[in-house]
Amino acid sequence: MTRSGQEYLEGLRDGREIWLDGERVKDVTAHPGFRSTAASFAGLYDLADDPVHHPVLVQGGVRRAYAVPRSYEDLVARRRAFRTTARAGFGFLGRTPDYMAAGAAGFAAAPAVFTGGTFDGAEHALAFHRRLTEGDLHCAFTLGNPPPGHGGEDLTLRVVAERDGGIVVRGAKTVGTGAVFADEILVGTIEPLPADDLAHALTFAVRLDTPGLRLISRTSYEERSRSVFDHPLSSRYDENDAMLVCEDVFIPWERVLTYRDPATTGAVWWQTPAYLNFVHQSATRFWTKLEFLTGLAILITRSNGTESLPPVTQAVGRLLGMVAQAKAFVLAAEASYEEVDGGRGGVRPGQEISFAQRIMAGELYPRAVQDIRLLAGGALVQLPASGRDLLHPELGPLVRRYFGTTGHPAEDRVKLLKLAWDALGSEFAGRHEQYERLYHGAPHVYLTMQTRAGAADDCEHLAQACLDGYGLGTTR
Ligand SMILES: Cc1cc2nc3c(=O)[nH]c(=O)nc-3n(C[C@H](O)[C@H](O)[C@H](O)COP(=O)(O)OP(=O)(O)OC[C@H]3O[C@@H](n4cnc5c(N)ncnc54)[C@H](O)[C@@H]3O)c2cc1C
Repeated sequence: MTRSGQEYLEGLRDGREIWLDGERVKDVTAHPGFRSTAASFAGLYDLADDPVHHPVLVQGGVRRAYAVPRSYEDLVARRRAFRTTARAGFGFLGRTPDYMAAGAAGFAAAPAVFTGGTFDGAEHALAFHRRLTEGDLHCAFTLGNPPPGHGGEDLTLRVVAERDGGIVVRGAKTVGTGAVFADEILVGTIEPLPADDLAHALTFAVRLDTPGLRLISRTSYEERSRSVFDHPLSSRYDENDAMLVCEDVFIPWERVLTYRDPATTGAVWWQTPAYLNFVHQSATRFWTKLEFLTGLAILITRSNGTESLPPVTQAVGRLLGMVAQAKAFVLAAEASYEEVDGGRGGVRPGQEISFAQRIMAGELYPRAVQDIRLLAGGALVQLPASGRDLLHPELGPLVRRYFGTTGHPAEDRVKLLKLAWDALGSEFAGRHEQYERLYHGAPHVYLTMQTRAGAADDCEHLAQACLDGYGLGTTR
């Protein structure tokens, strides 16, 4: 069963403890810092009832993103579902429900990975996937750790006690993108842990209304936005990032997926297809976002009257080349699919290409933003303070006269440039650049990983073959 947007919103009204700007938020669906974005997430749920999107998003009564792909065709079908969702937020909603849906499907494809030496979480991992699928739930995740606190205090979430029926955890995890809009959070650790670090080595899924669990939200760009006209993206697609703080939170055993086992806690990301499934969703969204930004660039150059200048057409050509690169990574990861667990766990997108996508996207995004800002020029900032200027009886006619260009009335042009500034230059835009560069992990981590996932041996052998083909005495 898929949920409606209304059912999803009702689920968020569960008494969860969210803090924003010195205030405890009573209801994320009504608070000015969150309500429009909550409505955007609800809109994603409603897409499943749209007769055009239903066959793309839903299969056998459940959302396709939760399904374990069994073939190349399944991967393609899942990507089409990801695309539909990504387009609804123009690529600016990164943590849509399909993200963790695909991750959970990765767990379900290889549950044996959860069977560690001291704890067997295989059934719990399968139950987690079942619960998300059957409830059509939205699950965020926090895998990062805060730096040590004052005097080196360990602030990272850890187990502090075992009780009848479960464990008690205390500490913080970062960065909970979309967590305030989720039904559950999956808490784990993706970076390698020392073999003797048992307290931090755990993975569990927790409901947002669990006593003692708090989310401390960053600034809400939605709340700061003036109107949809002035801030069309940040007013509606501010997915939020929050720190998860748990003060003696009880987690029942059935929600614990790994426990006091550093090797298994890391393995669930790398030895199941969970992480590669994440990349499949995010690479599809990235491609969509670049399409959107490139579309903006084309419209801006037309509105500025620069579209036929050779350097401008070449710059647009470079952007279109970036879109094609982003698309190529998705298609190539699908085409290089690999079997999971000898085919028993279906298939996953190819690892080498998926890992490389993280390098490409992190480097391409800031370049694309910079190129489009240059194309837009000063027009991007030389804008009336708000749409109210256009509506003012005295000022409106002046603004309409001085801010329009041939074929581009002031209202259309201001609207376009305000959208562009929100996407490329606002605080919301700055957060997006940080997101695209880091949400996959820090460069020193994924670049090192590529040395193992990449074709290092093939590259080396080819160079060596050339060297082996001649010597001091070789004449041709
Ligand atoms: C907008 C945004 C949203 C995010 N959403 C999520 C989310 O929903 N869930 C989640 O789990 N995580 C999320 N992340 C976290 C993300 O995965 C981490 O930011 C990333 O893994 C880097 O970890 P860190 O922030 O702890 O950086 P740090 O480890 O503190 O590193 C910061 C920088 O220091 C340098 N550095 C640190 N250590 C080394 C080293 N050993 N060698 C070389 N250089 C080093 C690098 O320049 C690195 O970029 C998000 C991040 C951002 C920015």
